[in-house]
Amino acid sequence: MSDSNGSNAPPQPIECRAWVAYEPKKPLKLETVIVNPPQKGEVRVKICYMALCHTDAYTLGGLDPEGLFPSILGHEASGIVESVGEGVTSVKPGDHVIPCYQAFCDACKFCLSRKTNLCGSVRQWTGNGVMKNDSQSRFTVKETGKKIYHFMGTSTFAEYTVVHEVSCAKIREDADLESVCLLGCGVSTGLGAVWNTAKVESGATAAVFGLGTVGLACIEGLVHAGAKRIIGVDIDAKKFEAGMKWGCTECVNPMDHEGRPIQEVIVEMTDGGVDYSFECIGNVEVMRSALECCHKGWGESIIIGVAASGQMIQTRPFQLVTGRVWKGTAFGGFKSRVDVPKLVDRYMNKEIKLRDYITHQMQFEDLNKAFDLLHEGKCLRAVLKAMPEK
Ligand SMILES: NC(=O)c1ccc[n+]([C@@H]2O[C@H](COP(=O)([O-])OP(=O)(O)OC[C@H]3O[C@@H](n4cnc5c(N)ncnc54)[C@H](O)[C@@H]3O)[C@@H](O)[C@H]2O)c1
Ligand SMILES: N[C@@H](CCC(=O)N[C@@H](CSCO)C(=O)NCC(=O)O)C(=O)O
Ligand SMILES: [Zn+2]
Ligand SMILES: [Zn+2]
Repeated sequence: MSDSNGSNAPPQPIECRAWVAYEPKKPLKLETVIVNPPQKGEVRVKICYMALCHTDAYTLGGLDPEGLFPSILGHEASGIVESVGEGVTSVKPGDHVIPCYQAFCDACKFCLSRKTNLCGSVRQWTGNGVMKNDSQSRFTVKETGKKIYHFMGTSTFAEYTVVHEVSCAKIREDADLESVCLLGCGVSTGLGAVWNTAKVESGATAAVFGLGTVGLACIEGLVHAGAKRIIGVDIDAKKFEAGMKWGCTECVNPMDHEGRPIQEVIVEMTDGGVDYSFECIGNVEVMRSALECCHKGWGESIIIGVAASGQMIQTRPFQLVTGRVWKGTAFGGFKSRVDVPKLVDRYMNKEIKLRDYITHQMQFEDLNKAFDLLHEGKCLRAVLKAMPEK
């Protein structure tokens, strides 16, 4: 056990600020919390930058069957290791890291399979808002002594958080932490949906439903893959400018077609349908459209959006019988601790963009304003500065 001062004395509880979600649909409350030291297999991270993903808003909106309250939300961030618990070997105090909600242990049957990036090592505990070692939270509100649940194994809306070592990707220190925080979720997910899940080939046609950060990252991935036609779909025409800038060949608004299902419109535009489609919204009706706009015989539709509790997808089985494929992706199929550092390298080599997704730079205190911007459809990614790097 050691901390960022190089001391071998055991890490002590830290008092810091964190945003607590006490109830669904209510603004977060800024609290002073006690963050307990990392235990065996855990890492305490100083959060330097944090961004909001639509999934944070979804859980705060009470739509997540796994949503627990009170909790500290947030899963897209970057930071510096403050201290580590017993047995931690892959990171040390001072290392730059990206917390990863999708863990990678390199030992469970999922991690050993080339077919998936899901990891089974800590998922049961992260889903219950606690740490694996003692099934407890490391967060307590100073004033009330109330225990606060973790969220997605990351809880990055805090100045300090505790994550499992398997959820902590070490990255190079010359990468700017403000940009690379986006690799903790949205941008990686869109790129990986195209590269890993769909494995889009050069010359393919595609439709991307939802032109937020995840949809735009799909478009970026499609451009890299050499897709020849990329149709952006959004009900907010203001999103088309970004869609075209990122590489769409055209954009369509489902509201502009006199009630005709958008899948019919796309099938007509593309002589039978697209080779690949991506649903980046979380709307089960749109998931159906995204499947049904795919070409008979080979079209594949990838579900990325997270739908509300109780929602179900439907289509005629005939759509699948006739060769369309429905898939989903979590974190774009990337094996987090292995692949996130490589994505950082690709950003540093200017192969992928990150800064263009940052529409708002804000302060830690502005989190509720950032949620408002997200709900109003006014931002791609708002990135908030949490703690200074030095
Ligand atoms: N599977 C994963 O690993 C993963 C990772 C990150 C995000 N997500 C999910 O992906 C989705 C997108 O995330 P985001 O951060 O880009 O969200 P976002 O809110 O920024 O973007 C959503 C876009 O969809 C558009 N839209 C809404 N309803 C529509 C409709 N009926 N038809 C067409 N367009 C519509 C909105 O105008 C907006 O541009 C969310 O559901 C999020 O929870 C999943
Ligand atoms: N908890 C929800 C599902 C939420 C969900 O699907 N999360 C995505 C990541 S969204 C990131 O913005 C995911 O990767 N899920 C896989 C996993 O959580 O292991 C529910 O219970 O329906
Ligand atoms: Zn996310
Ligand atoms: Zn694993």
